[in-house]
Amino acid sequence: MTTQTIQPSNYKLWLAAIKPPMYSVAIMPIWVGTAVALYEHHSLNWSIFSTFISSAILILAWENLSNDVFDSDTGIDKKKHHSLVNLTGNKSLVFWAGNLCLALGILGIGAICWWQRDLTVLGLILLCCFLGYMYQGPPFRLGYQGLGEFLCFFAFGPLGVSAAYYSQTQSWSNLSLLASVLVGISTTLVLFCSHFHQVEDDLAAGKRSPLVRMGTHRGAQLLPWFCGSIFAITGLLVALGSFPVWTLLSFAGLPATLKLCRHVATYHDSPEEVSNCKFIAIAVHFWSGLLLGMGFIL
Ligand SMILES: C/C(=C\COP(=O)(O)OP(=O)(O)O)CCC[C@H](C)CCC[C@H](C)CCCC(C)C
Ligand SMILES: O=C(O)C1=CC(=O)c2ccccc2C1=O
Repeated sequence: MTTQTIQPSNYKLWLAAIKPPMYSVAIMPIWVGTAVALYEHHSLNWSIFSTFISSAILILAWENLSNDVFDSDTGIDKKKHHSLVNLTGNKSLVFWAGNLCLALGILGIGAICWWQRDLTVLGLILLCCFLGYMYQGPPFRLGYQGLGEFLCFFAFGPLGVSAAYYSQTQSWSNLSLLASVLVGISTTLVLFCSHFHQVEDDLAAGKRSPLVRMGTHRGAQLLPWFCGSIFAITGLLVALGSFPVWTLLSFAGLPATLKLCRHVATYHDSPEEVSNCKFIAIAVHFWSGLLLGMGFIL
């Protein structure tokens, strides 16, 4: 009798490689930064907003394509069937497709700077890209040292949100900085959760992600505090009168948060079962971010 291993279909592998839901993490800093700008300045430049969103998506595509390229160099993705390098068997194609996305993304940011006659937004976004490169590219590979979560917080939080705010107003705002902390935390939550099912492979490849360092049990115990901080900070800023009361709408992310914490508490050490926790974390990020932004507009 022959044993058959069930392989996911090619379509499913491609979908897992492209990870469409992940792109909401690129949209959210732009959405929240723009929403705060609209709240404070009562005007919105749609061309800048839509160009910024498209550029952010292209830049995140570069980050993910080059992640598969750099990870194929270290061997960490050997067993990852949905790596684009493994799927296409053509590392150089993936590398250049990534660079094309980056070039187009930066071109969009360049257009915003041209309209504004001001290079500030380009400077901030190039800094985000550099953090993204340091996460995975040689000689830095800081993600392998467990520093990815810090880079992620600053790129998607203070830097990304401030760039979006500045693109609308050509000024800075303490309120947007406060809101950026929430976007930074919820995006970092996604990255943290994406490593639960990878601990064994990461350890074998010498990647010391925070979960490799602390273990999945402690990681699962930390999660409610991590998630709770998003809602505690929002509630505190509303109570202090810094945020409008409508931003409490972001508490609609609580059901997804409870689901995430319960799921991880139960399955933290079963890679197969816990592997989808990254997508539950994306739901937490999506609802809390979308409704936080709405709270500034309503
Ligand atoms: C590529 C990232 C995570 C994947 O990590 P890992 O290698 O563990 O995953 P796989 O298992 O799928 O191989 C995310 C890294 C995020 C990075 C620290 C910061 C990126 C910054 C962006 C390039 C900037 C985006 C700008 C913003 C305004 C949209
Ligand atoms: O593939 C992943 O796991 C991630 C990709 C990605 O672009 C990203 C961006 C921001 C936070 C987390 C993540 C991922 O986890």
